[in-house]
Amino acid sequence: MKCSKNEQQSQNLYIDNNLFFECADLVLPWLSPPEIANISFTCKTLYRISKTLTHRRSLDASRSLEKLCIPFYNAIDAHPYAYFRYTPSQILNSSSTSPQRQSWGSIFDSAGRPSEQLGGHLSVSLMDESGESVHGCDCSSCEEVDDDGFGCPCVIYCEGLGIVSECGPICGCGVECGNRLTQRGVSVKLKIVRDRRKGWSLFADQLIQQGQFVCEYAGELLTTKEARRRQQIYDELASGGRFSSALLVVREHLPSQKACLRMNIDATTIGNVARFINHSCDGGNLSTVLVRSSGALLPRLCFFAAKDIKEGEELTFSYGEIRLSSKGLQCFCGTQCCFGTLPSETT
Ligand SMILES: C[S@@+](CC[C@H](N)C(=O)[O-])C[C@H]1O[C@@H](n2cnc3c(N)ncnc32)[C@H](O)[C@@H]1O
Repeated sequence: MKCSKNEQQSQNLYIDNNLFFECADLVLPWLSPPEIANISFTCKTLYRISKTLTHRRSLDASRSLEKLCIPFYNAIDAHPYAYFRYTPSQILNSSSTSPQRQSWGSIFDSAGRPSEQLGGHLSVSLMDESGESVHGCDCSSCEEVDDDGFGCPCVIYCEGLGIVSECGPICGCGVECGNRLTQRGVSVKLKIVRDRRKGWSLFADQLIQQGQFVCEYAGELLTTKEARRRQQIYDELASGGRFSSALLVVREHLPSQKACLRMNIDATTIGNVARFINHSCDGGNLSTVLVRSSGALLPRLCFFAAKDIKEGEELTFSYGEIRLSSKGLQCFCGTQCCFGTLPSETT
């Protein structure tokens, strides 16, 4: 059957339009909010696609990298979401050559490169004294406990701290192993709500029971030199207002109280949902635990519920010791014991 010239033209237009939509759908998710705003002015179609994309970003901060969506709610101003690149687990300092962009479902591997598969752990090859490779557990089921009360050797449980060690990259068990609780990402419902004074804040969107795992503090692992360099920049930006950094220094102490491990985790531009947890002078409702996985190079900082947390309650923890410094930002935690100033880390 022959088409008329008009029919042919409208068919071509239809194909072009479809192609246009498909391309826009592929390209736009890689753009930053200012770039999207610019593009949306060019034509009605791009305006519509940009609006849909903005809405999609506001529905899930994790960009589909967590099992549950983590939506943004803002009744305060015109920002529908906070823009940052999402990583479900810690990654090495991404150098300036690393991509500054991220689309839906694309993640960074443990070395900060974009990857299609989950990055997981920065692992090491362990040797015993005779130079033999050390393997992790080889349990048929890591949750089973034998008659003497012994179970998987990877599990170390500390009174008051909960699980501090899990199966890891050198173990025979798979990712579904029950002793990898903190490695599977966020498994409780959370939401991110804009507060007039504290900025974005993380809230429970369901009842979270005392001891339940909430999330890891994921971000870029920095050398101390790099952490100091960035902190200086962040402090300057914060003094101008309207800037929130999320660089956390974690110190693990020996019983002698001398620091033996220091980790600098920066979630400011690449991080996960934990970057929205605000400070509370009373210690908040989350406790932090350094969780080790067999064969993993470094522990991971994990948040557990320190008490039962109600649906709709803000999740908070203490950022550290309060030092009275002129640099300190004003604290709005609203607790009775509020010191008035946020703890400022001397990186
Ligand atoms: C890790 S971020 C937390 C998320 C942050 N509110 C945001 O909008 O991205 C840390 C920053 O949040 C703000 N913040 C955290 N706790 C606060 C508090 N109790 N009072 C005032 N501001 C707070 C400060 O700007 C701080 O530098």
